Amino acid sequence: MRIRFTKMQGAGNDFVVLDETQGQLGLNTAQYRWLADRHFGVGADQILSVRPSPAPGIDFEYVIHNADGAEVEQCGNGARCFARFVHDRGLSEKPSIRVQTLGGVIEPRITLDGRVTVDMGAPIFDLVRVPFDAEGLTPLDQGNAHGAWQTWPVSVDGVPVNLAVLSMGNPHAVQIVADVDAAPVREQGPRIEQHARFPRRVNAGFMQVVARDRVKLRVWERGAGETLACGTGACAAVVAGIRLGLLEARVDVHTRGGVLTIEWSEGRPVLMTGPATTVFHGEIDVPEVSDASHPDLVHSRA
Ligand SMILES: N[C@H](CCC[C@H](N)C(=O)O)C(=O)O
Repeated sequence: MRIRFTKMQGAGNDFVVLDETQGQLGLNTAQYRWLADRHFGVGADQILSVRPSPAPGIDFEYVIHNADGAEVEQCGNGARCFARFVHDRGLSEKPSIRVQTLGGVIEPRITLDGRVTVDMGAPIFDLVRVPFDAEGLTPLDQGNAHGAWQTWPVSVDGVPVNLAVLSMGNPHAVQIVADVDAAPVREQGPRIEQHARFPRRVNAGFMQVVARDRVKLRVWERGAGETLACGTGACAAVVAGIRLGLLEARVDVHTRGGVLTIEWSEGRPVLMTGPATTVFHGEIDVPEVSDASHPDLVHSRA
């Protein structure tokens, strides 16, 4: 099947964007995985589909598949690229659009300086909705001026790792590290991602607090591995840092792919601002692969 796509990136988190406003392509999990593969296909961290929405007050549906082919609830860097894609293709004249994902409704808008600000909705702290299984764990109370909050000493390969657990529509587990560059992201990240206490797996964040308005962050993403930036991961990390009394309400998050600005205070939605860039447009023949025909389509990450 020959398809047109647009390659985009937001702070180095990269995407294949598909315009499905005139009809769905009907791709299967293996074909999403093939498209995302950096050797067999185009190569991307996620595949984003732009679809019309029948719901009143909602402009588009935004469907997200990780590089491993699984559909997920939310993608922050992708939301900025979604807005840029919709604007540049003239799919909407509105300055800000309301977009439905599996994880909720978000509202991106293009700012005067060409970046994109997204209302990412409110963080979710209910552990059942993350989901996170805290059975048998004794939380660490982190009471401070912002009120009480708890982190969780989750055993990773027999070592307790102190995780802040929350959802931005998708699940996140954030830990504070002294030095992100020395953090065991590639060793410990997959262990946390696939930990039994996260029934739907989880994105594992490693945050170094540089100042009350500045952090460095690396994220081992669920279904994609370490990415150069993770938008929802930046949101989750800043919310956790504010709740732990370490950060103020507006924080610059320095990722390996660029800087995201996150704003949040209790009871409010999280606002994320950052870049969104079109890299190139292309066409590609997607093979008739399926999980049955190509179980070994290895998701090869560089
Ligand atoms: N890996 C994430 C989806 C993409 C999130 C990330 N690319 C972002 O910018 O938020 C998950 O499985 O929940």
